[in-house]
Amino acid sequence: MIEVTELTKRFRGAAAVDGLSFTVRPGRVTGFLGPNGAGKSTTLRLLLGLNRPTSGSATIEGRLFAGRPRGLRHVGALLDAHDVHGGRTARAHLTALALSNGLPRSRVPAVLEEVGLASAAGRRIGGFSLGMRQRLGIAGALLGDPPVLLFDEPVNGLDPEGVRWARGLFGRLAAEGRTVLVSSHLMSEMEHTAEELVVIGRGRLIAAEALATFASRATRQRVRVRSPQARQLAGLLAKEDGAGVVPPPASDPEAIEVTGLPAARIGDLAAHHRIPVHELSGRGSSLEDAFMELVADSVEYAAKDPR
Ligand SMILES: Nc1ncnc2c1ncn2[C@@H]1O[C@H](COP(=O)(O)OP(=O)(O)OP(=O)(O)O)[C@@H](O)[C@H]1O
Repeated sequence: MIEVTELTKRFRGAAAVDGLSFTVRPGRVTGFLGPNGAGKSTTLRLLLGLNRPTSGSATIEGRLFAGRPRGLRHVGALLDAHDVHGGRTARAHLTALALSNGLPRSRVPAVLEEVGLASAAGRRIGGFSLGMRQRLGIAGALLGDPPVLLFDEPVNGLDPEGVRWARGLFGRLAAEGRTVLVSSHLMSEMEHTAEELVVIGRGRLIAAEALATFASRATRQRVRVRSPQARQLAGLLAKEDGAGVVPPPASDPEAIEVTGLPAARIGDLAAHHRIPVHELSGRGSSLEDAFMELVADSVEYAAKDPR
């Protein structure tokens, strides 16, 4: 279990993490989401004791992680896939990590196999693609068979097959009862990976809930209706409980957009009043749209609308 409590980190006065509190439980993959610069990497570094908090605390299994001997047995982390010695082979890199953490050498071929790098074990890391480096970073995180795993943007650079593999791996690690926290700035990466979400923006907590709860709260079903009697139908629909109706615009006098009513109810009402309907189509707003809406105020470098 990971517990972050009133965590704040300032760099030269500017808060990268600002009074952040959340809990990550074992057994489910938790997505750690936020736009660029939201403070995800800083939070992970604070959890690992690589930075000291200005105030508040970040604990893993109830303890501060910093200074734990044989750390890889407790927590596995992939922070930056480039943070490796390019002149070493994958095998030498992992062997050095294993030995410095008191782990048996036999873990090295096991994790190389697990991440699909067995055939590249003897190659120098300097020649690895970003995707291969990510796999190597994941191998390093798995080396100590730890109960807690932290991955910072792990699918960056992986091809579609690699992304699918990584999703399967994270799910399996969580199903084994581990605590798995995976950061990303894209909801589309998380919606097939995570069951729980922690969303931050400008260092502050925006949401912490199950992905399913977020999805049902944040995505609204809209129904598009076309009818030669659109104005009349819009008037009828607007009287329905909970309905939101956008009447036909001048540019398209037959089109109505409805929220809060299922397509079947709209069709039944139109039939009852003998109003012909030429189109009735439901469309959900995507989770990515909902996420963008949620973090809109905390996006640091958003492109401005042209004026
Ligand atoms: N060592 C540092 N010194 C000064 N400022 C820093 C340092 N590390 C991070 N920051 C600042 O803290 C803020 C949060 O950065 P952080 O890398 O944690 O965000 P992030 O959510 O991981 O973003 P990204 O998705 O772009 O990696 C940014 O404004 C960043 O410039």
